Amino acid sequence: MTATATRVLVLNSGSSSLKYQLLDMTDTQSNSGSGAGRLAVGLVERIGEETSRLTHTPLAAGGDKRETEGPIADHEAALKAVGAELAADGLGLDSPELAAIGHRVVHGGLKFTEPTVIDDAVLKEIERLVPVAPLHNPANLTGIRTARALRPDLPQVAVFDTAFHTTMPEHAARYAIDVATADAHRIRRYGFHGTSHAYVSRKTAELLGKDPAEVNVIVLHLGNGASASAVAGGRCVDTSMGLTPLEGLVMGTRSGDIDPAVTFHLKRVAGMSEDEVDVLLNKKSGLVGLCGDNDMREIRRRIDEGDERAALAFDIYIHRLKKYIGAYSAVLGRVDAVAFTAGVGENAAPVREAAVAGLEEMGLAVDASLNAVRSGEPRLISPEYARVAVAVVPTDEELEIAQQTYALVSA
Ligand SMILES: Nc1ncnc2c1ncn2[C@@H]1O[C@H](COP(=O)(O)OP(=O)(O)O)[C@@H](O)[C@H]1O
Ligand SMILES: CC(=O)OP(=O)(O)O
Ligand SMILES: [Mg+2]
Repeated sequence: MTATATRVLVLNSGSSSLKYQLLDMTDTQSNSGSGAGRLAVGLVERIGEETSRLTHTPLAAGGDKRETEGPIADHEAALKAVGAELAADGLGLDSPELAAIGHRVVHGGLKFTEPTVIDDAVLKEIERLVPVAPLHNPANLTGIRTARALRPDLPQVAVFDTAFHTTMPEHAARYAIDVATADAHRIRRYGFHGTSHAYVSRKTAELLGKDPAEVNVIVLHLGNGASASAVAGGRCVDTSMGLTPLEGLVMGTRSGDIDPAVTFHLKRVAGMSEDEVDVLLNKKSGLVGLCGDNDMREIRRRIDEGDERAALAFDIYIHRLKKYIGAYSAVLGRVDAVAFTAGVGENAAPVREAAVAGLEEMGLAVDASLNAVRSGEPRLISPEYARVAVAVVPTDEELEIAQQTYALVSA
């Protein structure tokens, strides 16, 4: 790495999307506090469909948001299109200022507890884990392979969703199944969204003016995928996702917790194949399965129009969320804060209000006017008298990945 190479490109590849940011890790001007300046941000949506859309904002060039619509076949094509957008602003992937490319990798198993420079052996291990993150690891792999082919000279760093959860105690990480079988097949609870849970729990402590080591936080990461975690003194002690990102909360398209016997029943009685059950639980369940929509904005709009299916889907979503708040309060013993984050958590005031409603005896309450404030900043939404702080803390997985990547390659 040369002394002038201070930029990191972060790629967050989802099953049908690619989020990216180009950051300058030494620019303290444009992004106060974080020590990194955003040069460009963007998103490719609906990859693999006819109606793909690339939204690119070249912040460094002071440019406006640009939107391009049209089919983008796969993650390789998506990354090449992103490269072309960056190049149009003089920020191309061939830039000597680029120090590294940081990749979000969803499943790292037990091997990867730290950010890791990617070589052939690391790629192989990420590939081995595809069966336990079938929606995510393949997209992550395509992102890595394409980026490597474009810049073989650059360090490519993997930052794993599972890493933050490796501190979970055995009694939280193990399923109550036969130990020999579990060990032979590495079946245990790994947890995901760890980069977000780590970042948000730290930011929540900051918001309270306390050292993370002193604070117990329940983090509710509610995006399309959703998970809760119990963080005690900066360490994860429990989280709602398990062997795969299917367990736990009700999500946009995933069922979350379910009696495993439902899967036997679907196969034996409903005659479904293994793959059909997989698709049902991962892609046709959760909010979309319950009411046909997975976007919380649309669900709220339908509820406002009196739609009963949407209202029931919302109630099921909230009921599960409440159960996890209760469970993690018990796990932590003392809760200092509950932090809402990701697309739903940051934007959907009715979700925050409903999740906390009726929990006054547990010290939890939301102030209606504070909850209605729209802001990109971390903020408290609980009334002064409440024993537990309730907060909205925007996540920033890309910044966290960039910082971990840069720390590794500039060490
Ligand atoms: N203004 C909003 N009000 C309510 N929900 C929102 C709003 N904006 C986004 N969302 C929700 O956030 C979800 C996307 O969250 P995000 O964290 O970006 O998910 P992912 O990273 O899994 O793609 C959308 O599906 C939608 O349900
Ligand atoms: C792990 C996971 O569910 O990620 P996402 O929310 O990006 O789908
Ligand atoms: Mg996400």
